[in-house]
Amino acid sequence: MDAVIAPPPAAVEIVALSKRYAEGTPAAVDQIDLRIASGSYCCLLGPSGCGKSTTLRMIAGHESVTSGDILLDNRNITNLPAAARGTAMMFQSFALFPHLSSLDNVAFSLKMKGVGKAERHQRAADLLERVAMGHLAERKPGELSGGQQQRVALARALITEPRVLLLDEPLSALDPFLRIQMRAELRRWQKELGLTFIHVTHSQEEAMALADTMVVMNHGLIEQVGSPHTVYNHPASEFVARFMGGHNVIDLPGGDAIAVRNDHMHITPADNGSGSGRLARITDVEYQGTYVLLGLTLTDAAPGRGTVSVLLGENAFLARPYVQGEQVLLSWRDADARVLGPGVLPPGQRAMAMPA
Ligand SMILES: Nc1ncnc2c1ncn2[C@@H]1O[C@H](COP(=O)(O)OP(=O)(O)OP(=O)(O)O)[C@@H](O)[C@H]1O
Repeated sequence: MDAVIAPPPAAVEIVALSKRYAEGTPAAVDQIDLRIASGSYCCLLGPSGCGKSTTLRMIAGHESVTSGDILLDNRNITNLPAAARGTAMMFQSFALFPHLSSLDNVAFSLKMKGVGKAERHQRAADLLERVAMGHLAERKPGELSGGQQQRVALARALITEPRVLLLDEPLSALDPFLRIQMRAELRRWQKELGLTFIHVTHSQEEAMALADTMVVMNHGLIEQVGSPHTVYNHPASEFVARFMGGHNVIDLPGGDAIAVRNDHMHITPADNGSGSGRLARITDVEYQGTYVLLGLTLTDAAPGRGTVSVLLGENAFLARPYVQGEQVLLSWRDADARVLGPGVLPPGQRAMAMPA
């Protein structure tokens, strides 16, 4: 392994990085700061248009930077050409050349660098072996499954001996079953190779399964950075709580909003005259196998703010089946309620929001 991947992983630092595609349009990435630890798996996550791919492309050198800096182990790479950065990119559709064999696809960038045929084929064959594709080295991409194409794409990215591997939605071209399988492989490869991976995805589930560090983006800004456990259990803002899913956002009488996981909600029938809690009416009952998901509307919530859900274990539901239209009381432990912050402000508004 060490014979194939020699360079140590690198830390990536992003300082006040911005991208504005055209004058007068909102910034696609707006003065973001981020430090990604060397050898870690980082997922950039967020809804469509939040700026995650733009950020990745700027790190790769495929997109110019409007302002700010990108550092790889303290070396400023902001204005270096892509090939001189120590990064390599693996694309969504793998971008393999259809007319070339797997071996030639992997060896391609060495050919461009003028490396002789015997050496480049040897190095490409070693890497294909590494990703368990040695026996299919002569096949063209069209003769390979999606998962096999992904392994060839990985080998092709690794042949330049990058210190940071950049992955742009690498699993989105795969069917759901294969996606979960290849997700586990990506994680294993990252650990084995010991490289820094920066992976863009719009899937919370994918990011939680893969990341050491999740970076949740919204409108060109970073809303929250943390481990999957931290981000899921301590969402910083309403945006993060809603985007991560599995949470209810509930307005409290004092004006605060809290997030409570839907499996941490307590539900009791409203008609037995004893319990306490917020009155709600059941709108949906969805059987999911291990769980039953109840959809509800809080009776006293402001318009558009009353939708909540409760995830009940199958046994708990069978012990007391709830039905659509039923009135219930909802409650939660204080320890399970996370007070939500206002979310991150655009840089231009931050100074104005500072207390005098
Ligand atoms: N080449 C471009 N020219 C002009 N605007 C662009 C260009 N590429 C992206 N944008 C805009 O920049 C913003 C961020 O786009 P970006 O592709 O980085 O988002 P994303 O989070 O990766 O979205 P997706 O998941 O849909 O790929 C969007 O508003 C998008 O329309």
